[in-house]
Amino acid sequence: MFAIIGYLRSLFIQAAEGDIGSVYSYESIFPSQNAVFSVIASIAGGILVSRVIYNIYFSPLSKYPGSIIDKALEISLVYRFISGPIPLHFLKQHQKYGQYVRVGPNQISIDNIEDCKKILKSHRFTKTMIHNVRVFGEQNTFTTNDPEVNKVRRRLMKPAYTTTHVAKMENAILEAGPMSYKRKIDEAIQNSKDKSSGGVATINYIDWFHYMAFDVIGELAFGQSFDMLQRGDYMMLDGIKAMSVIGIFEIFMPNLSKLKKLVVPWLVKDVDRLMSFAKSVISKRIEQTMLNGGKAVRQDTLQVFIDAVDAEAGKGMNAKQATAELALQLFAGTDTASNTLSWTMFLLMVYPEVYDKVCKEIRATYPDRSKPITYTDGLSKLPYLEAVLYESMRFLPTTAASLTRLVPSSGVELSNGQFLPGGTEVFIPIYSIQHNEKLWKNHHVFNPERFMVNEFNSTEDVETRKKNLFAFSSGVRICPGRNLARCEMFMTLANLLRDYDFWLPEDMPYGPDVIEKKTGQPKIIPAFFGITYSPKNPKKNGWICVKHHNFTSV
Ligand code: HEM
Repeated sequence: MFAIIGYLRSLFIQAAEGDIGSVYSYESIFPSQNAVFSVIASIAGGILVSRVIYNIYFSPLSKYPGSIIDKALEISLVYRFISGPIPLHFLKQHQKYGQYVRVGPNQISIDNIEDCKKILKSHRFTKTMIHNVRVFGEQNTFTTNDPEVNKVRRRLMKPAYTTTHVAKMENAILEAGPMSYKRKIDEAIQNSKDKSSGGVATINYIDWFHYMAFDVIGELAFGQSFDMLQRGDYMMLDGIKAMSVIGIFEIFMPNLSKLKKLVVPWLVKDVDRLMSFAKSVISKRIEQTMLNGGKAVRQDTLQVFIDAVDAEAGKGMNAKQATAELALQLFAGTDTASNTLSWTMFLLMVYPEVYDKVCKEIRATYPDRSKPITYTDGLSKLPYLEAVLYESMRFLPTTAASLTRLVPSSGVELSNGQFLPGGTEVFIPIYSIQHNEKLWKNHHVFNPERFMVNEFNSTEDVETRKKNLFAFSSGVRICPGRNLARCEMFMTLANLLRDYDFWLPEDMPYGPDVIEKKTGQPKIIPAFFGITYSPKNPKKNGWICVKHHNFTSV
């Protein structure tokens, strides 16, 4: 119909332009180039308009509320992703439209704990968005949407993530993490021109947490610290940045990704360099193990991967797959932990009452600063520190993005009785869930007391709240590295907060008294949302003053 209208329109334009006498001429029977273009444009326009009308009024999802533009066009969702932090957009949408919001023609965002748990609990709801991303040359545990591949890989790597294994690695984490961070602070204080109060240094804590997280993963998964914290930088960052860009490219333009060598050759080169480094690390360790009579030279994550490669044919990973999994460790285990540490430190700076309370708890429990605080010993003795970490991961989850899943062909019934047909893409909006006022009273306030058992909260309340956090996801694809991340973050904060005093520099546009009008709460560094949700512009916003804590004053 639209094509016919387009053709008639082209004839009309010719006539209106004075060509009326030639209606039966050659040009009118074989339309000009202009007219052919007009016909094509009309067909395309027709298809688009009918699709928009279908999406808004006739789709099985049309009963779900949402903005008209999001319901109508897929491109709107892409625009939301690139135009600003999408977690905040989803929060606003849920506050306006309720628990179930149509955020795209085929996408429903669900801010309902029970439904989200039900969806994440089953492999029947496969991953979307990042499926087929082969940025590491192979699919890996994180990107695969094949439940069988995921189950096998998780089983093979499980020994690297258990509490027992993490406890064994505690000293290595401590040394590559907080102890190294402390050495770096001490050096900065020693070199500082400000000699007041025994020396004051101004450091970029965000960059340093970032480097430290790489060193920890280097120590565990690559058998050596990358020494990024001490060096201040490392070429490996280029590889990781290149992986992020290519990853996004592969998500949104999977068909064009084959052309990446032509379009972004320098990024492909950076990724290749990182992959050959990972490959060489694996072959070196295999060689060392063989020289050691087949016995493990070191019980770390890398060794678990090597053993998985050695597993019986058909059950283990081949070297290419193990390399991809190793590279994934860098990707999944660095930015996530370092951003969480950065947000936590920042929050402590703008909520001084929380900072004082947590420092008091740590210093009173561990007054001997010559002994490092470990996770195995500290976890049960420092409940407020644990609560601070939980609340920070609720308030500013670095994985604020929505997890996405595909509804299986049988569809799913939601807890409100409504039905989602098979093929619908479901969004689990972590940030919105963790800022849902019905679940988290005064959600806009950073308040670790939510996770403390006291006269207001029973043990059961606190346990339920912990289970209602989605920062590490939930269900069958819950983050397997969570024990490791918790151990690293806990030990870092415990040791730094005990041994030093921190405060924001005076010229920083943030502080306990810099209040956001809308919330009445301290202003937060704007977030940058790439793969993770991180404090924007660390080169400008990442500064903090530090000095040795004077223990005689406590
Ligand atoms: C604070 C730190 C961390 C946070 C907040 C975090 C969060 C998450 C989340 C939300 C997922 C699910 C993603 C999805 O379903 O799309 C995930 C998956 C994953 N994480 Fe973490 N993570 C952290 C640290 C780590 C560490 C240290 C490692 C390992 C060294 C790790 C390894 C993984 C892997 C392999 C997956 C894929 C699991 C699967 O799909 O089956 N993570 N993480």
